[in-house]
Amino acid sequence: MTFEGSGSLSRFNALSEFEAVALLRPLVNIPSWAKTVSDGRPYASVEDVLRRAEAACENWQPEDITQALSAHPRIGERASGASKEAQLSRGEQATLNISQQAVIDALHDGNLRYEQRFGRVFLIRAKGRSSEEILDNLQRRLQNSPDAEDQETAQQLKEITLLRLKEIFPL
Ligand SMILES: NC(=O)NC1=NC(=O)NC1=O
Repeated sequence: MTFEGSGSLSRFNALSEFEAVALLRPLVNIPSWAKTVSDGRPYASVEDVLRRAEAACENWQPEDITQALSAHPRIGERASGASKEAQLSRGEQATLNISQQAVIDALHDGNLRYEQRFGRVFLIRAKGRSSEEILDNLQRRLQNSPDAEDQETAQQLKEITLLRLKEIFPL
């Protein structure tokens, strides 16, 4: 559900807590984040929603990130299933248009190497990035220390989440 036009904020403010959390939960699989954003209502502006949402990302703990990653398919591999998260992932990755089999193979191999090294899926904000750029980031991040990679992963999850939120509230 997205809210078109100026009435979007008032309709969001008017939702029950249950409805607001249900709208926010598919954006990132961290329940406390959806609750924090819902609890901030009524908002005076969409900017206020985004500011609160961004601040709520700063509270994410490593276990939150691990839980959230379970909702993200490997980059370059089509998200299966009918869930809202899968639908969002498909949309974000649709722009990848990875036609070259070589890139698909390189992403697949890089994902596996990344998972062996860091023990979790490689997460990157796909929107606005070419598959080559994603591959470059994957190769670079494979050299990161665990701490540096934890920080980059959290930042990418935040970018994905806030992009998804903006899609609910066309600015
Ligand atoms: N493993 C991933 O990076 N997944 C994703 N990146 C996005 O931008 N959407 C995803 O589902």
